[in-house]
Amino acid sequence: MIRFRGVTKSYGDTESAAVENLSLDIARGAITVFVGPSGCGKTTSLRMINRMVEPTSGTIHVDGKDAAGITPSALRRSMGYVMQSSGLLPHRSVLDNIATVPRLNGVPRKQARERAAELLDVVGLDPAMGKRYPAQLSGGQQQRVGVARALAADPPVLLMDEPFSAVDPVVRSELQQELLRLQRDLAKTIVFVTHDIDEATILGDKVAVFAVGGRLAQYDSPEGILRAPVDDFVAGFVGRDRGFRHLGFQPGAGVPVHPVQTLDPAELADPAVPVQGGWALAVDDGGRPLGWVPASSRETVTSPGQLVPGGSLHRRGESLRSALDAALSSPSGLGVVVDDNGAAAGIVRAGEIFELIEAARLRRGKALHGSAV
Ligand SMILES: Nc1ncnc2c1ncn2[C@@H]1O[C@H](COP(=O)(O)OP(=O)(O)OP(=O)(O)O)[C@@H](O)[C@H]1O
Repeated sequence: MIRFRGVTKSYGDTESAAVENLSLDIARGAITVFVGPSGCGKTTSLRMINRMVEPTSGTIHVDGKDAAGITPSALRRSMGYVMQSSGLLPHRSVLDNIATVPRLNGVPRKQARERAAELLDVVGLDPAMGKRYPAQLSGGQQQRVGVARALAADPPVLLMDEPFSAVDPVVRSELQQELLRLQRDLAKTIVFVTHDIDEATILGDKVAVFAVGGRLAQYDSPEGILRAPVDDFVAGFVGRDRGFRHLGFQPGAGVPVHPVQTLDPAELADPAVPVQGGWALAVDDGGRPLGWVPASSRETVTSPGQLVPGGSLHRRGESLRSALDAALSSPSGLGVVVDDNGAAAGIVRAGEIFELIEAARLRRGKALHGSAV
């Protein structure tokens, strides 16, 4: 556990503090995200944890010990640090970059390199990449190496400062999912800085929203922040579609899944096979969705290249947000549900999802106010 109590940081000549009277408990083994607009003190708060920045006043305790009484080098050995630019040393191979801290801690070279190769695998990189130099990797690969390097000494705490902000949205989403997967196995205490509220709610067990002037505006679960922002600043920062994003925390298990007519490649190729409702779903030999065949153009649509492209897919077990998005993004209005193998398992309808959302809202209203509102 990392405990901030009344922590203020002023950088000398500036009038207002970078961080103002911050009190916050960061749980062990969880991901805590610091989020907020530029300049609101997120990085400063993060860096005070490992004494890269010293507080002007207040205390930070790490596992019950005052950080001010622990030498910065000892603190940093117990905390991996990942930053936006991966911070890799350009003239060292990937393996040697990852092995840097263990080598400083006295681990023999061979052993440190072996461990580094294992870590490449842990962060989803081909161990053959170990021989490359950082400039020979993509931005996303460099960030993965940065994470591997931070994990190399197996520190209980990981400090991550906008680690995924320099990569494109697709790679960023992959890295986020990878971090969540890693965390399920590693259960580190992770403090993660971002200015992206979506990233914060995807990754965080708890989210600390900072306001300009280094003030902690709200500290809550992602769901709590989306459902009940404490003030106009947080509501504005969380964004206008927070109602929709909040659905990401509601399980989709109760959504009725209906059967859908599917056409395998042989059936698709045969125009004599009719489309029974308004639409049929073309699937590959493994049952995975390829696109839609409208009844109105059944005669002419006989190959995958002619299909009407489908919407997003709702994997069984995902949230109401994913179910609703599947239905709304589907040209047929039918949201395709897939099983763990990616095979079509049926469809969901937006109207029925709305009914569930409404029922949940009424239940919540009753629980909170004693009557439906
Ligand atoms: N070394 C420094 N010297 C003087 N002022 C600083 C220093 N580092 C940060 N500041 C100021 O402190 C405030 C908080 O900065 P900080 O980097 O912690 O914010 P941030 O929320 O992480 O911002 P960003 O999202 O832009 O990285 C800003 O006004 C910044 O200009």
